[in-house]
Amino acid sequence: MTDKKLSGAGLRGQSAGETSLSTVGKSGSGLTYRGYDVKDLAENVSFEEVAYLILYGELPTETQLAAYRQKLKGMRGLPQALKEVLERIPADAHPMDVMRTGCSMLGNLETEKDFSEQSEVADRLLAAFPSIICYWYRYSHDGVRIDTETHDDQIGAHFLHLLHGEAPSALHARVMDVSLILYAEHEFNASTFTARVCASTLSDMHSCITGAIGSLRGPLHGGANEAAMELIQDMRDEDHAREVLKGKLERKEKIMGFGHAIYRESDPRNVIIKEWSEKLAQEYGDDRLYRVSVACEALMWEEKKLFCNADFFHASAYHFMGIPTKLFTPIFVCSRLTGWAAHVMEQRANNRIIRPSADYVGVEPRKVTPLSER
Ligand SMILES: CC(=O)SCCNC(=O)CCNC(=O)[C@H](O)C(C)(C)COP(=O)(O)OP(=O)(O)OC[C@H]1O[C@@H](n2cnc3c(N)ncnc32)[C@H](O)[C@@H]1OP(=O)(O)O
Ligand SMILES: O=C([O-])CC(=O)C(=O)O
Repeated sequence: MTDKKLSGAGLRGQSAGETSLSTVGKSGSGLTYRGYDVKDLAENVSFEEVAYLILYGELPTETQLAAYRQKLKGMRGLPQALKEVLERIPADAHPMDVMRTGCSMLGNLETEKDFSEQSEVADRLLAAFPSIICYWYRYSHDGVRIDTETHDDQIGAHFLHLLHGEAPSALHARVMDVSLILYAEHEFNASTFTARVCASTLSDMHSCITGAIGSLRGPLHGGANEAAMELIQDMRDEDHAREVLKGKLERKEKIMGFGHAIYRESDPRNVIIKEWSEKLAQEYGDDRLYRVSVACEALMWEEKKLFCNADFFHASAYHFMGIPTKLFTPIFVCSRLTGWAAHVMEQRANNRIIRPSADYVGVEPRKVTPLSER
């Protein structure tokens, strides 16, 4: 492990509370959800099992999983008032703004009246988020009012079905499932911390999640998968990729999809999504985006010892599945909702309002000069 000073700006290296939900970089590069390695989960279970694990504490039994899937399937419909709001949002709006508004509007229509309703609210959001983004997208871009209820058992397949108007292939359904697993939870990252700060005031679940969506939107966090796609899409080949990146590094520009606030050597999610991106590239029949991504990865390590985070190979993987770039970060929302909601519940269970102090660096105490003399 490279030795790096973690203290200082951005609260880096400081513990801001306890969690039993996940560990990030504990053994240098690992990621666990409630004790399970993310690699083990991505290989052996479905996203609905991971959501259940994160929200309810344990992996479900077969009966519990069947009941949970049935329950979520029954919660995919959207209220008419929400559909009307979504229909009024223009096609050139940022889809993360659509998610934020959709979540907030649902909070008006299905308000969490008591914390005893928190699990129901979380499940409802989990079921409704793909419907919200796809309803808006298909209406604003194709002029179609879609039926948001499909028979797909899995949320990832359901999302692709709503987006493309047909059930996805087994490969695409599997990759979406893995992707949702990889994005589900990540300790005290910026958006989760936003949710916890909001929860610490004893606010409602929709407010916590709406705030978290706003934090995830930025290119230094979830927005990096879209920014990574914009970076690679015009790279003609490996040589061109290296040339583009070298230029950016010389100009001291940030390369989106690289680096991490906690991991120092690698992001354990990268190797998993990278493998799936390679499989998708073969199926797609044009592996340019995969090859330039591999070239970027090598050059960034060579030049800066910076590694791909979870977002980088997600860009090519999503693209190979026909997902428009601007919908990349909303997919992250559909998954991370599980982590956010579980953190809200954990905060509520042992709450004290989050209110740190600041070191004052402003002017010395002084007297007000009357307005006429200023
Ligand atoms: C799912 C996720 O949210 S993963 C993160 C997604 N975000 C991105 O991909 C955006 C690009 N990456 C970054 O901006 C950063 O790496 C962050 C925001 C993720 C982490 O930020 P920090 O914790 O401040 O990074 P860190 O302290 O490791 O940075 C060390 C140095 O590497 C540089 N660096 C870090 N990441 C990058 C990058 N992607 N491109 C170029 N230089 C970088 C920093 O500028 C810093 O240089 P300096 O010391 O000369 O100022
Ligand atoms: O932990 C972080 O800072 C960012 C991240 O990778 C995530 O939220 O998945």
